[in-house]
Amino acid sequence: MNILLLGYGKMGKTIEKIAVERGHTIAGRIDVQNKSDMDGLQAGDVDVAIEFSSPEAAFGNISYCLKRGWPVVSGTTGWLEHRSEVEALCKEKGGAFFYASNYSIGVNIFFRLNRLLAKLMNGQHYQTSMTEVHHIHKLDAPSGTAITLAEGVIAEAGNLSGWKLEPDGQEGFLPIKALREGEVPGTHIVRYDSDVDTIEISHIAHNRTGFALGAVVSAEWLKGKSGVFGMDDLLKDLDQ
Ligand SMILES: NC(=O)C1=CN([C@@H]2O[C@H](COP(=O)(O)OP(=O)(O)OC[C@H]3O[C@@H](n4cnc5c(N)ncnc54)[C@H](OP(=O)(O)O)[C@@H]3O)[C@@H](O)[C@H]2O)C=CC1
Ligand SMILES: O=C(O)C1=N[C@H](C(=O)O)C[C@H](O)C1
Repeated sequence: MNILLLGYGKMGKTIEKIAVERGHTIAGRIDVQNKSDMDGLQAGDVDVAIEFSSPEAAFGNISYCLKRGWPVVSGTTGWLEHRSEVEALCKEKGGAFFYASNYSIGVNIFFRLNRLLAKLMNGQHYQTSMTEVHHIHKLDAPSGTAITLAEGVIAEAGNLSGWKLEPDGQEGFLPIKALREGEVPGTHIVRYDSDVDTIEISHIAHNRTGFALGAVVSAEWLKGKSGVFGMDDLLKDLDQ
């Protein structure tokens, strides 16, 4: 496939390495400086765009791809207030859009474990809290992954009205602590505390390879499809 890399930072470069190893070619590497290069690409030059840019840029980038008729896989976090607009545009154009807050298979297993544990803990006397740790360059907080985990807990818990980023805690809301330390690729912890014990589950990424491989596999899977998709759609197919 010809893959357009929209965003050529830490993730764009890791995705390029894996895409080339899997036999794909790179149709373009776009960052802030050379955005206008996209206008010079013809429809047939791009089989799929993989978009890992910034919270401010994602909505414009994804919309541009859908208008050009390019299927797009996005992993950018911190822009989801525009998600319904993107999904509507995708449907209007008959295009293809794939989104995940986290493309690693390990994290997607962790999402399922998180929901299962939250279900078991429903009605038990524990205080639930979450912590995410990322590198100091990260622009958004809490992480997209932490928001997905929080949504999973809230859906199963029954007694939580939403989540709040610490220190703005509020009774009845799941507190999320976002720490920024060195070059940490991504750590997520969900914790249940009582007077007598603590139950904790965590996912610790050792590098960005899992995220990047998941994005490339998603791009391969998306080719030839139209609609709005996420990791559950991909994993359902892979499980069979
Ligand atoms: N879903 C997932 O599995 C994962 C998601 N992410 C998310 O992906 C995003 C990118 O992460 P990361 O690669 O670490 O970030 P980086 O800051 O390393 O890279 C971002 C890249 O996007 C470019 N960019 C910024 N604005 C635009 C624009 N308007 N058009 C095109 N390119 C632009 C930057 O260009 P320049 O350098 O010129 O500023 C840079 O090359 C983040 O939102 C992060 O949270 C990260 C890992 C996994
Ligand atoms: O910015 C990052 O680095 C990461 N962002 C994603 C997120 O916000 O959840 C995924 C991963 O944790 C790395």
